[in-house]
Amino acid sequence: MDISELYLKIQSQLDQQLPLAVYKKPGTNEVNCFLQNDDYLHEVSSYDSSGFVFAPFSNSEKTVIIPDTESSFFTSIVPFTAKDLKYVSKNSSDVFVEDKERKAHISLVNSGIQAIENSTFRKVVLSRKEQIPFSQSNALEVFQRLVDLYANAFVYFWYHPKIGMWLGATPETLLHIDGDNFSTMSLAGTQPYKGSMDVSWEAKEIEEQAMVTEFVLKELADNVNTIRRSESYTHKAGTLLHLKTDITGTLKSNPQSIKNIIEVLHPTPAVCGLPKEEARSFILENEGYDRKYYTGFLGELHRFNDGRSSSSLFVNLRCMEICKDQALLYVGGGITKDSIPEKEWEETVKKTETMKRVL
Ligand SMILES: C=C(O[C@@H]1C=C(C(=O)O)C=C[C@H]1O)C(=O)O
Repeated sequence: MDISELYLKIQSQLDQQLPLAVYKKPGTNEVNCFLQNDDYLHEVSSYDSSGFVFAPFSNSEKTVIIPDTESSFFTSIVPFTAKDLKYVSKNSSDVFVEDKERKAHISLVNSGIQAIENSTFRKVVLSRKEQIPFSQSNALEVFQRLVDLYANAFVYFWYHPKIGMWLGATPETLLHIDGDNFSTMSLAGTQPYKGSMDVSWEAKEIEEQAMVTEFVLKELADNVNTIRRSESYTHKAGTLLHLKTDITGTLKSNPQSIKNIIEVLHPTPAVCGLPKEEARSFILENEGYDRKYYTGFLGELHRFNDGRSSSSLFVNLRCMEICKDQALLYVGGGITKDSIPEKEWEETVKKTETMKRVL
């Protein structure tokens, strides 16, 4: 199907207020979409169906699926634009953000550092949300701009009339499964891209990323036959750089394993902390707002008749919730004993740029 025809179908789905998930996987130029036939809210618990899953950070919200049996699936090719985002020398101080938000985030980071010093946990990912005036009717255009700008990201537009509207361009894979083969990644540590990939990383970033790798390797051990990890390397995500390690292997053959693996991995210390439960409690008690689907996960789930699965799930980062007349941008960063609160604030401001560029 022609891409303009696909966008017309999506617009008509939106006009009828029916659920949809439109997405482009990293490094491809294929836009896929599920358009649900009615507005029923399908929840997932066992991951034994097929469709597009949208899951929250914590169980305060519902895990929703647009089932393939209840929807039409379309795909189309967009021309490769190969736009490489140039370094824009914009100081974060140029971006207007309320001083109140800055103070609140710095105070949150300070309490995170304090809890680490008291040995409550080793790492916690602390976040905030920022409001930008925006008209919901422009959401599909924003998706098209995200597709144009972020070739290496998982770019998506998700809508359910009973839940809301979300858009994002995430650099982070939660889990790919194809039969017995799986892959995931450990992604953490952030610095602005200034035109070169040849950068050095400080001990704080090396340590916080190593914690994620260590967690993934340890937690997956019981579910895998083999597991391998790459060296960590610098990965570009829009105007930011992260440290990344690829983790691949084979799963033990067990039809239930996708559920086990999701439960083991989500939320990883890349978006929650280490140890997981202590960090999660701190986040829920201290962040002072509901993350909803930010730092949850989303993507395709295919379950075959023989119980085997193939799925591509991504962590919901660099995302925003679209309300009637505003966009809510969600951003955070990993806190360790070496964090400097002012720098952590700046990092969240830089992360908002991924979205601000397309609004
Ligand atoms: C939490 C976010 O990103 C995560 C945290 C990172 C960090 O602490 O450096 C880097 C990449 C992501 O794993 C976010 O983008 O909101």
